[in-house]
Amino acid sequence: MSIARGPVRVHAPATSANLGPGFDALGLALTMGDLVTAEATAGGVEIQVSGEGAADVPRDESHLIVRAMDATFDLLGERPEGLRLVCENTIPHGRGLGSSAAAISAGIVLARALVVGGEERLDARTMLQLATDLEGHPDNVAAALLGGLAIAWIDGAAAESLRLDVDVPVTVFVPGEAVSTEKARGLLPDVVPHGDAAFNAGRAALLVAALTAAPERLISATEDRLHQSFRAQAMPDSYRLVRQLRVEGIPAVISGAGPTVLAFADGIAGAVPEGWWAAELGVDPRGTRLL
Ligand SMILES: Nc1ncnc2c1ncn2[C@@H]1O[C@H](COP(=O)(O)OP(=O)(O)O)[C@@H](O)[C@H]1O
Ligand SMILES: N[C@@H](CCOP(=O)(O)O)C(=O)O
Repeated sequence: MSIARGPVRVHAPATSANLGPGFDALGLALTMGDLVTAEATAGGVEIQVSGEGAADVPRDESHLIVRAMDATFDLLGERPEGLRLVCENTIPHGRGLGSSAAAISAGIVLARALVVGGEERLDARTMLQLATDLEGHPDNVAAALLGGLAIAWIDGAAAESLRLDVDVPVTVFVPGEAVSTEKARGLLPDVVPHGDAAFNAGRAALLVAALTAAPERLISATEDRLHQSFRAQAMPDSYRLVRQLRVEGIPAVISGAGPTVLAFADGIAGAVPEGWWAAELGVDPRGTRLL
């Protein structure tokens, strides 16, 4: 085995996890994404970043894409002396649109492409495991890696996923302020009532049917009792917008750990609150891909 010099370049999509009732279990890849180019060098780590996060992300080995690449090189037993990365970011950070999942997926796919023979040795399942170990939950990374709608679960310690094709209009309403996923996860209770768990089990099953075959069920299918209300205190305006849209009959949820609001509808982006931005998106069917 050896290292290819590159450059290699990937597109990694934004994702929306949970989709209401599918906490840590459902993820949808979206038609917005980051471009990352990587090249093997003679030594050191050099990182250029433009767009989202450019003012904040580190430029050393602690950069999330470099961490994901390092973990992948470890697994493959081969690594370049040095690395040059060019990151063109459009996914906003800490908004619930899977920026960290995209960074991790991009890093894994780039590192696999730089190791000669890496593509034969690192299959989709191993990449999902690696990505889940880094992200901490499988829903966004499954969708980011494979595209489409991901149903993801943990079997023992093993991350698993099933990919489905869906075609549904999506509008995202993105607030100016970030809320980290770590903080939003810290607001969740350790234990929930049996009735609430049963409520979500039925809605999550219905949501898969609604997204694939019965869109008229989306309003019931996007109800949730496991995470959104607990997180409302950290994102009251987002929670209010979700309720307002739902009263109008529009299936709306908190995207991922928030604070972005996702609605399964188009033609509503004009209703954006002041200081927020909105975008009409579709579903990315391809996932993280080499260009
Ligand atoms: N493209 C990227 N490059 C480097 N670090 C990133 C990138 N995307 C995300 N991160 C890291 O992940 C953090 C955001 O992750 P998280 O709180 O899970 O929010 P999100 O919902 O956007 O995934 C950022 O603050 C940054 O530390
Ligand atoms: N299931 C996770 C999803 C987090 O998604 P992100 O896009 O906010 O990182 C959760 O709800 O914590």
